[in-house]
Parts: sequence; C-alpha cells; structure tokens
Amino acid sequence: MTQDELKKAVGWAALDYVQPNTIVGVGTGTTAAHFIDALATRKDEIIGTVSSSEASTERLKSYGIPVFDLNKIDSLSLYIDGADEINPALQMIKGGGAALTREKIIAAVAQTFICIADQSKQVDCLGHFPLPVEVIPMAQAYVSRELVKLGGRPEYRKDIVTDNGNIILDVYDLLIDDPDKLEAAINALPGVVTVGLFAKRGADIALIGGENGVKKIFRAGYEKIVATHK
Ligand SMILES: O=C[C@H](O)[C@H](O)[C@H](O)COP(=O)(O)O
Repeated sequence: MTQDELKKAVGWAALDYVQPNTIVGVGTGTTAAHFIDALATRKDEIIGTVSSSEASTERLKSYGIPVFDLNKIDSLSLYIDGADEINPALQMIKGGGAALTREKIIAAVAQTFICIADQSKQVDCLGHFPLPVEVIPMAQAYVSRELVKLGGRPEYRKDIVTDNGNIILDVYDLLIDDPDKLEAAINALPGVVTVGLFAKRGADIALIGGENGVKKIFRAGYEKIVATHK
C-alpha cells in the first residue's frame, strides 16, 4: 500500500468514533483531509465541526458540513488530527502544515484526541522531524538565538504565513529526551506563539495505518472508548 492509502485507511477508521448529534474537532493535513472525506458521508448525523485551519474549513464547507466558531462551543468531545511524529507515550510533533497553534487550542478543549497516522510517523524518540515553532515576525531573530541555546538549528520556513499571520521556524538537530520540559521551555520564550510539540497534551488514542491494517494504541484509561459506529 502507498503512504496515502495508509492515511486514507486511518482517516476512514476514525469515522467509527464519531457519535451522532455531536460537534467534531477536525485537524489539518493530508490524513485529516481523508477524515473529512469520510465525515462527509455522515454529515447529516452530526451537528457540525470546529476546524483547525482555513484549509480544513474550506474542505468541510465544500461538503456542506457546518463549521462553528470555537468560542461558541462549551465543550468538545472529540478531536481527530494527524501528526508528523508520534512516540509510544502518544506525544507528538505537529505543524508540518503550519496549523500547530489552532490544532493545539482545539486539542486542549477536546475531551478525547484521536491521532490518525500512517506507520512512518511512529518513532521511539521525537525529533527526527524538524520541530515547527510559530513565532511573531518581530521575534524571529531573538527566538532563533534562544533555540540555538536550547541545542537546535532553527530554519525560517520560506513563503509561509500561518493562518494567524505569523512565521514558522523549523528546528533541526534537537534530541528531545524530555518532551514536556522542552515544550515548556520553548513556549516560555517571548515571541513564541506555540511550539509544535504536543507533550503535555498528547493524543489519547492513536490509529496507526500499516500493511496489516489499522493498529489502535490507547493512553491508559482510554481503552473504554470504543468505535461504536459501523
Ligand atoms: O500543521 C499540520 C498538522 O500538524 C498535520 O496534522 C501534520 O503535519 C501531519 O500532516 P499529514 O497528515 O499531511 O502528514
């Protein structure tokens, strides 16, 4: 199977976790796009969605799926999104598509975060994928110097302005042996909007697509959440 076929398999597998009469949090990227395609087949059962990017909002709306303002939502039971890397503790690097900040906000609101990814995203230790950091433009040089002090090699991502009007620094050569500590350290730098390290709030369930089908990995306590729709 191609990587895109594996992404499609997990995007459609996630559909079984969607409950009728709920609002669904929708992520960004090529894997999340497959989930949106799947969700469109059940659009009349759900109330609507909240979206983590303009790109996903556009795709959702192209199917006639309502997209709500997160500020109008009291609670969110489910968020489904991809990842660039995921470790055995279900901590992730995200932001390859520059949507990390809105993704992190929705992940924080959601009761359950299901990560959908093909098997190439599974790693023992995070950091092979360059770590995206969303930065306010005037802080680019300062934040870059601080990221070097933290052991990384930041590179400005050319031709990208985030949905929030900011820039992305991709940080290479980081050995992320303590994801919680690094997430807190980078988020504390003035000028940083968000780091794409999802350590404190990782995924609760991972659906990993491989040659032998979709493997499910649960954070302790989340095994009780089962796919109910068939
Ligand atoms: O900013 C983008 C997101 O974090 C994506 O979920 C991540 O980059 C994975 O994307 P894809 O599903 O295209 O591999």
